[in-house]
Amino acid sequence: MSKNNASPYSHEPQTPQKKNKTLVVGLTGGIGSGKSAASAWFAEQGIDIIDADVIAHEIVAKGSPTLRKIQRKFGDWVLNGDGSMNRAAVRTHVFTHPEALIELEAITHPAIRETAKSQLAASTSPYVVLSAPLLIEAAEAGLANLCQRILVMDATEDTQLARASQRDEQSVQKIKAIMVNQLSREERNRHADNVILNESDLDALYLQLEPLHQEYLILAQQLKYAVD
Ligand SMILES: CC(C)(COP(=O)(O)OP(=O)(O)OC[C@H]1O[C@@H](n2cnc3c(N)ncnc32)[C@H](O)[C@@H]1O)[C@@H](O)C(=O)NCCC(=O)NCCS
Ligand SMILES: Nc1ncnc2c1ncn2[C@@H]1O[C@H](COP(=O)(O)OP(=O)(O)OP(=O)(O)O)[C@@H](O)[C@H]1O
Repeated sequence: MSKNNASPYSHEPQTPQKKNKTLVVGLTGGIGSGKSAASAWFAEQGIDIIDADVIAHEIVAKGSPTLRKIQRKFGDWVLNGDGSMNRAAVRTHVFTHPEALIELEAITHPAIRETAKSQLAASTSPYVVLSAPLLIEAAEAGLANLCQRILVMDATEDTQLARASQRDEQSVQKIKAIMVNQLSREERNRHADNVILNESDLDALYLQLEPLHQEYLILAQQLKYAVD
C-alpha cells in the first residue's frame, strides 16, 4: 500500500496524510529545580506525565534484568540483604567515581528510554510532559530526541541546595556531588525553548506555567492536524 493507504493502482488524487503526532514537552532542570512541582501542576491540567526519575527507580526493582546487569558490573555490594538495590551505596560510589557513573548510565539509560517510549505510545492526553533531570546531558540516551519542545526549570544553585536538602534531608555535600555531574544553568538554558525561573513561591511558578500550557495546547493541535 502507498503511504496514503490508497491503492497503488488508483487514479484517484491522493489525500495528504495526517501526522496525528503527539506533542512531547521535555521538562528538565537540575536537582531541586522544581521539575516535580511543575509536573504536578501539568498533571492537574490533565496532562500525562512521564517521569524519567520514576522510571529509573522502576527498572531496577528487585529481581529485574537491569538490576542483575548492575550487580554483574559492580558486584554484590549493590544489593541490600533483601535483594533490592542499595541506592545509598550506589549513589555514594557513582557520584564520586565518574567512570562508574558512565557505566551505570550505560545500563540504565537504554532501559529508561524504552520504557519512556512505551509510556508515550500509551498516552492519551492533548500533549505529554516528559520530565528528566538529564534530558540534555544524556544525549546518547535519546530522550531529548523524543521531544518537540524543551522547558527548563531554572533556579540558583543556592535555591537548588536549600530545596533539595530540605526535601530529602540529604547533606548539602551529597547534593553538591550530584550537581557537579549535571550541566551548569547557563549550558542547560541554552538548549531551552522556554525557561522558567523558579525562585519565588509555588503560586508564582503556576502563573508562569499557565501561558505555556495554553501555548502547548495550540502547538499540540497544530502537530496533530499537520499534514506531510
Ligand atoms: C545513583 C542512584 C542509584 C541514586 O539513587 P537515589 O535514590 O539516591 O537518587 P534518585 O534516583 O532519586 O535521584 C536523585 C536526583 O539525582 C540526580 N541524578 C540521578 N541520576 C543522575 C545521573 N546519572 N547524573 C546526574 N544526576 C543524576 C537527579 O537530579 C535526580 O533527581 C540513581 O540516581 C540512579 O540509578 N541513577 C542512574 C539513572 C539515571 O541516570 N537517572 C536519571 C534519570 S534520566
Ligand atoms: N516555587 C517553589 N516554592 C517553594 N517550594 C518549591 C518551589 N518549587 C519547588 N519547591 C519545593 O522544592 C523541592 C524541590 O522541588 P522538586 O522536587 O519539584 O524538584 P525536582 O527538580 O523535581 O528535583 P529532583 O531532580 O531532585 O527530583 C520540593 O520540596 C518542592 O516542593
